[in-house]
Amino acid sequence: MKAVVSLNAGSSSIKFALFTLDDPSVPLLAASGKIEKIGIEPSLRAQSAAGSVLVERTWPGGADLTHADLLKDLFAWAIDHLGDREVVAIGHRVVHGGTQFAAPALVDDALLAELETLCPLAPLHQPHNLAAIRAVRSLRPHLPQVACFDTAFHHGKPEVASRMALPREFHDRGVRRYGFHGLSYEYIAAELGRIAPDLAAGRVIAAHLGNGASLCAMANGQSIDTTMGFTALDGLMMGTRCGSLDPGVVLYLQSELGLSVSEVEDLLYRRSGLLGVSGISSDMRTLSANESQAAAEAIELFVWKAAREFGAMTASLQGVDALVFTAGIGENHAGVRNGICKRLEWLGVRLDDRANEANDFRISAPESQVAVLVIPTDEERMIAMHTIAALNRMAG
Ligand SMILES: Nc1ncnc2c1ncn2[C@@H]1O[C@H](COP(=O)(O)OP(=O)(O)O)[C@@H](O)[C@H]1O
Ligand SMILES: CC(=O)OP(=O)(O)O
Ligand SMILES: [Mg+2]
Repeated sequence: MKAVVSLNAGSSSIKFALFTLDDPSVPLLAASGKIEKIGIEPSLRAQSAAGSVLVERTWPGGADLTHADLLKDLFAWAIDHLGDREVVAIGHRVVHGGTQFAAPALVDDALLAELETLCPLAPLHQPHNLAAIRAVRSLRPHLPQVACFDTAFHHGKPEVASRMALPREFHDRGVRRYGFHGLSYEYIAAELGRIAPDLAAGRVIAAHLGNGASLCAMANGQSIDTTMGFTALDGLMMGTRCGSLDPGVVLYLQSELGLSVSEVEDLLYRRSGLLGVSGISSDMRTLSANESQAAAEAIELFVWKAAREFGAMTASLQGVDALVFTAGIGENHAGVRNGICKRLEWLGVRLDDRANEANDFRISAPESQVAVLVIPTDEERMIAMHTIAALNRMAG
């Protein structure tokens, strides 16, 4: 039976899914899983579509294992468990597509070389995305691979939301606001269109709150504005990333405190955010279970900055009809959703506490002037759909 595999190498996780193609217009999930807590203590869990556990393992003391190391172990396991399924293509989430890629693209040498040049713009992601592509190429050189870009969904946003207040020449050289988490937002826009078409046709702010976090202002399912910019550092506070920051801080760190460029990169991408402010962990679950003042302050700042950016996205949309929470924190953390929504009561947002605690689909109270929803994202399905479409285009 023909199948496609989706690989989604995030900053702290590798998510994967196998879809069978009896009916290629509706890929059927056969199995999925993830390696999470990469860089802390990696663990793997995969399950069949029916929910039975296929594998569960940890790498004790494996904080130093890279995405590439873990992929090697994952492939070794997967090859033994494919059964009669023939993988006809692999789709990858590739975080940065730059100015050039507004749609998924078939991987070849030229594409890989082009994407390599974007690694400095997404150091937590792009090298891992490309490592996954290369790892597959070395195992199966002729297997079609499709790169699906996080930036693509935002390509059509208005010019004013893409421009930075720098001299024009920099914009022309690609220094512009791209936006990320596009596969997630594309999925959310499609799901919302299916479940609540009236809301999808209106003004929606989707909040992808995972290890990386951003908001997307959507009008009629199209990206109008988003909190991430040139890189996935901008906007919200994240697991280890600072989010929006006075650029003067970067100058001061270098000129007065003597940090090198790579030390600044390490500080802003890997040592800031929830981890930096708490001094404890980048993981929201761990922080929520910790009773220290520092953990509480880190969560308070996460909520404060998120609510502030919701205000900005509301202005970009000139009002808002619905908020959608998604990704690890957005789908599961009632306390964070409550904290953000409390700070948005001036917009007429009111939560139904019981529905919020239960992670229900609609968590707003009946009197709320803004619908508040929780929709689990599925970047892997979006990758599979794009991959199948690319195969169909190839077949002509
Ligand atoms: N059940 C849960 N309750 C609270 N937070 C959770 C839960 N599950 C995951 N998270 C948080 O979600 C974040 C990871 O989100 P995820 O979308 O998986 O990240 P990424 O794909 O960017 O690696 C972590 O901070 C984790 O603690
Ligand atoms: C773009 C980005 O931040 O992705 P992730 O949330 O997977 O880290
Ligand atoms: Mg993610």
